[in-house]
Amino acid sequence: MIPRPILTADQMRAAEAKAVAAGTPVETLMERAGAAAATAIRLHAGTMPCLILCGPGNNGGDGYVIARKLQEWGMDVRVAAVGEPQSAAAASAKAAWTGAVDPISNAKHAPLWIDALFGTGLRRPLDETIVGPFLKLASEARVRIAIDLPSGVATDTGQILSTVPSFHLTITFGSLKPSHLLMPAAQQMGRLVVADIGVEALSSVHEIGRPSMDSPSPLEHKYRRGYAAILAGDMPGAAALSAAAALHAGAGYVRLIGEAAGAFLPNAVVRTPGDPVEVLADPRIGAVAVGPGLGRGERARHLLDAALASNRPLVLDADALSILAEGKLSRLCKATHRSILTPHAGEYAKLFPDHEGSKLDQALRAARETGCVIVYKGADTVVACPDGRAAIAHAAPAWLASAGTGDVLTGIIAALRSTTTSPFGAACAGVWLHGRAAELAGPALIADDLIDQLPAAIAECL
Ligand SMILES: NC(=O)C1=CN([C@@H]2O[C@H](COP(=O)(O)OP(=O)(O)OC[C@H]3O[C@@H](n4cnc5c(N)ncnc54)[C@H](O)[C@@H]3O)[C@@H](O)[C@H]2O)[C@@H](O)CC1
Ligand SMILES: [K+]
Repeated sequence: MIPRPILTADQMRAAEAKAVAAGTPVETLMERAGAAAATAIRLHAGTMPCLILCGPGNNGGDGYVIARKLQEWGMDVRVAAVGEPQSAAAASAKAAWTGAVDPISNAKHAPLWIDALFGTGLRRPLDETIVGPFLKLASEARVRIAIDLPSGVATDTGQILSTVPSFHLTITFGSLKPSHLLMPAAQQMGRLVVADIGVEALSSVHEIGRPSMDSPSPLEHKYRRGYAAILAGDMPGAAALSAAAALHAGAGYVRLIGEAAGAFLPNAVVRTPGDPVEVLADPRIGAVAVGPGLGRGERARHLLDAALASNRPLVLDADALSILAEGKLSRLCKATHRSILTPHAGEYAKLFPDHEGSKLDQALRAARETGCVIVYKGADTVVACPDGRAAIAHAAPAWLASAGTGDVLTGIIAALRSTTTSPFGAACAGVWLHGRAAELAGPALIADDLIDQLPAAIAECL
């Protein structure tokens, strides 16, 4: 699957301007957007009576086109508006709508409710006079569909500027926008449809889609299939989860270095008690994971130092991040291989206390500053690379918020990193496999269940 691009409001406007400069008038783009949305609405919701709320900008213009299309198809359509059209394209879309237009304060509810008030041009929270009827009409509808974005959502940051109801479907144009995937806005979107309107959407930011993976060739041997070393510290159960996950994520050889909780460890994991320095000198090691259950004492620091000195590709998580946050982050910039850092929000705040802005902007900044691939975890995990590429995951099941699931992700990414020269690709693929394993594991999952589901998740990628 080719991951779809994500464009900010400004980037989308620039792409639209380019299409217009190349000879496609805005009116044509709006006509395409409205027609595509009308088709998606009918496919999703059928032909029930509908109310379309139209705003003053081109999002409202799309709404008038949708109204005309649905009416042409015989549907019972009503339109209510906030203000008069402010652009020529929206004005001509309104002029082509032959039905009545009520003020929003007078609008009568309908079972199908379509929000074409504001899209990428929203500048501030909706006025109180609009929010009241907007939410009331939403609550009275059976199906709620947003055009481009739910009104009240900031396009680029995932912020909700004023109260937004939850939608069943969001139909966007040309490309995804950051808020379709960034929380908290993302959870209001419902299903996402991206309609092609003939605007070329190019971006260095993409959604995280299903990766394409290869079965091992008959000529491979276990070391070439990926040799991942996991360092175990004070809480060996966490490192054991990483090690088992690395094996089930396809590594050919996994060595757990340090004392480990044997009871829950697959026999296939090679256990090496004692000091890691000598073992890590093995040039066959493709990736070293350190952090899960590491602790923060003297031994933990020694293990982390050994990992940093090993000059192997690193995956750094949990306690390793907390130790690095004590002013040691610059050590990573000197590493031969690009390291992967996997902080959750708490660890991120310790590592980068002065970062502000959207999660996407922050992760990109962290990647630039450290020279590392950043996996900024959460319901809306963002992966960012120092070269400016980034990717955002679709919301993973909230059941993932439980002990040990991060340790599993670290092991998966270490396994994938051990066979590739692309830490960014390994991180994105790892995040996808982790989320998919959670879906397959179902409600009330525990971290160990994810490991059991990894082979099935991988099977979908072959
Ligand atoms: N990007 C593209 O290629 C295309 C975009 N189209 C549509 O155009 C939309 C963007 O159009 P616009 O830039 O006109 O933006 P919007 O339609 O989102 O709204 C902008 C208008 O709303 C006003 N406004 C902003 N925030 C407000 C608030 N809180 N309360 C009251 N008024 C407010 C602004 O002053 C402006 O008049 C997209 O979301 C999409 O739906 C489509 O028409 C087709 C092509
Ligand atoms: K909208």
